[in-house]
Amino acid sequence: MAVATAAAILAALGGVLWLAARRFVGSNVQRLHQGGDSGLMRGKTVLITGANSGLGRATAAELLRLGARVIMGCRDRERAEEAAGQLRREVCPAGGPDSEPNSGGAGELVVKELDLASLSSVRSFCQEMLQEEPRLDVLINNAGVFQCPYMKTEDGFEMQFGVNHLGHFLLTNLLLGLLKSSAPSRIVVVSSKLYKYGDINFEDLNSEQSYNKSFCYSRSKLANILFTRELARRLEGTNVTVNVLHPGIARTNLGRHIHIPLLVRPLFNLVSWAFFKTPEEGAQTSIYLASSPEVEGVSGRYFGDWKEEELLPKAMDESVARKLWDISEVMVGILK
Ligand SMILES: NC(=O)C1=CN([C@@H]2O[C@H](COP(=O)(O)OP(=O)(O)OC[C@H]3O[C@@H](n4cnc5c(N)ncnc54)[C@H](OP(=O)(O)O)[C@@H]3O)[C@@H](O)[C@H]2O)C=CC1
Ligand SMILES: CC1=C(/C=C/C(C)=C/C=C/C(C)=C/C=O)C(C)(C)CCC1
Repeated sequence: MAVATAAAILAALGGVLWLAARRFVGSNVQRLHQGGDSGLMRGKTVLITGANSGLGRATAAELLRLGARVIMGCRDRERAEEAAGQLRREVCPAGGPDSEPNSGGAGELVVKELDLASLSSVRSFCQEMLQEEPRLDVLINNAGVFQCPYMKTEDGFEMQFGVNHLGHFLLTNLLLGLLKSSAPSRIVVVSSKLYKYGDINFEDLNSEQSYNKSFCYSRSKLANILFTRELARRLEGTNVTVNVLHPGIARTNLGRHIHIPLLVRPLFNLVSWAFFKTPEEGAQTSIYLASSPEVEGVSGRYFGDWKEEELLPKAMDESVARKLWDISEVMVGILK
């Protein structure tokens, strides 16, 4: 009995050590900017949606470090101010909690309220942006909802399609003038490899006939890609580029709607800790597309781990992309 218990303890310890080794030694994702590029983004204004958590927060930290003025577009001011305070302390540890992190060459952080599940919030946010910001060099459409139960946005859209696609669609359209007048400028769209399991079923975009949370997430991420490709076509010759990426699987708050029984939660935590990317690793392709001189002038492409990747034909279908654009214009009320 004692031997069996000892063997079980040893096996468990061995497993934990193996996972830890894999986490610390096995990570093959390097950081794009290893400290030599500070100031690369100085003078540039970057807007990141959903910057208080996960990949958005990690993207904000790095672009702040590189000298950018980072606007955090977040739905909850309290959560956003808390994240901003932490970021200021992380990026400029010498400064006090209320100081701006500019002493070490870092940029500045600004919090603005933006709820992508409300078209009126998107409109007021953009009005404030146009009044207060003389330029916008990079827009990062990062915020997202993953596999939530059936819910509707303030305007009656299915939540995942409404936030991940339509909210960002309106936001981008209302900020296009500012992006054009700040050119060369960039738009970065955070999608997911899971787009592969989605389809744009134009007959039921609000999933009123049937709702499958995985399918709806995938559809919203396919919409992100079709939107990027159609926008790239419309922006030809303007010096405003738009590219889309998948970050890989990263350990963030995205899985908040996945129900895991309390007893097995530690196991899931361990597995995600061992095998998922950290938010910093997951953010590297967003940072790359937002800041690297390598992608200057590149538009309409799909990236993962800093490299261009191929898309399935359904994500390159120009007629579906145009139809989605036209319907989205009607849904958000910007049809001229
Ligand atoms: N993590 C991963 O493995 C993967 C992530 N992605 C994509 O990466 C992006 C970032 O997600 P990630 O960092 O992982 O997840 P998090 O849940 O950590 O971050 C999502 C962010 O989006 C914000 N958000 C959600 N709803 C709204 C809304 N209505 N208005 C404004 N902001 C909103 C959240 O705000 P709040 O904190 O207030 O809820 C949060 O700041 C998403 O687009 C996601 O689809 C793609 C593939 C894999
Ligand atoms: C991190 C984490 C979880 C898992 C999250 C997952 C699995 C997210 C997957 C996101 C994907 C694949 C998005 C693609 O676009 C749990 C198990 C909920 C709880 C423990 C912490």
